[in-house]
Amino acid sequence: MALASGVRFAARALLRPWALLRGTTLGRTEPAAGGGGDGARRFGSQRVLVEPDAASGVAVMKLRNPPVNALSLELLTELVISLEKLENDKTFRGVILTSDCPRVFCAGLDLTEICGRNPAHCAEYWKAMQELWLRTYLSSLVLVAAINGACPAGGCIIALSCDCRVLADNPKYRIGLNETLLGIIAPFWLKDTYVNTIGHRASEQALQLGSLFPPAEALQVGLVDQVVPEDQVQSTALSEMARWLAVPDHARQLTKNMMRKATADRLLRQRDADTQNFVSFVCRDSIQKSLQAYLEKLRQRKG
Ligand SMILES: CC/C=C\CC(=O)SCCNC(=O)CCNC(=O)[C@H](O)C(C)(C)COP(=O)(O)OP(=O)(O)OC[C@H]1O[C@@H](n2cnc3c(N)ncnc32)[C@H](O)[C@@H]1OP(=O)(O)O
Repeated sequence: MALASGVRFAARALLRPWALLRGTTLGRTEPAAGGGGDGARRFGSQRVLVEPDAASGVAVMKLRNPPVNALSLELLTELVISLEKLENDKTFRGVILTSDCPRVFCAGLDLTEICGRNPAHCAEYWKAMQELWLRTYLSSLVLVAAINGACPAGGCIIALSCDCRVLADNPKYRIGLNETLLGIIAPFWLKDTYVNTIGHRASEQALQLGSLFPPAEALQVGLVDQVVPEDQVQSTALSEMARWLAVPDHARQLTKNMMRKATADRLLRQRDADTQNFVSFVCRDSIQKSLQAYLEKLRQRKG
């Protein structure tokens, strides 16, 4: 698909991932615990563990950037590269995205990437965030989010860009876009993704209030598709995957593209402007102060 290859090219050019990943272990392949043949070998990088199952065509991709899977520039880059690797391998038709960190799926943007940083760094970081969203939102693979922990803001972006979301039934595992509570604003493409998922009125309310939904409410509003006991998240994600993979790939992929292309194109058309907006907004003194205060509050909450 021309769009997909354009995005791929942009990822390489913008992120220079190989340079960024120098010194990491991306591409390392090792046998999975108890594993045997190729179908059981896992690969990945320092922050993304990939457990491929060639027989089923499904890979489990685990975020492992402790303690909370904050989306550092490195994690964003490694996620994009791992996904690209699976997309380029015709063996794979689906990916289950989950967390390797206890109690947290993903804490969202790594606030240290945008606090006290210069505009050039913030721009590079935001482009990486855009890239991850474009790559996941338009992926030709079936993506199922197995949400086994808290899922605020950027974590919710990842979940929203999947085709299906399964959330563990734990009242501490809240999900939603809480940007306003940090004094920042969700970009239009994230707003669009929210609207596409839960509708306009629910998004209007949830975005302004910065709502983080506990599981039952997340299910009710349509933010997740299933809420199940914690120990059943993985098996339910696999059952969901089987349901999606029962559909012929070409028909499902063309339909996905038809449903999502306009939303993605809107960002592709104004990517630079979106980056400039983000950078000029977060670099304002007042926004830096409120981000610093939020980070400080998180740090003090401990213990
Ligand atoms: C612009 C639009 C796009 C996206 C916007 C965003 O994504 S902004 C980020 C929004 N994220 C949040 O508001 C989540 C903040 N974190 C939390 O609420 C909790 O950390 C969480 C995820 C519920 C986990 O709680 P837990 O009690 O398990 O961990 P704790 O709070 O003690 O955190 C451990 C250390 O991680 C640091 N940390 C947490 N979140 C972030 C983050 N987003 N960025 C950077 N660092 C983060 C936290 O400060 C602790 O650090 P430490 O030095 O160990 O004290």
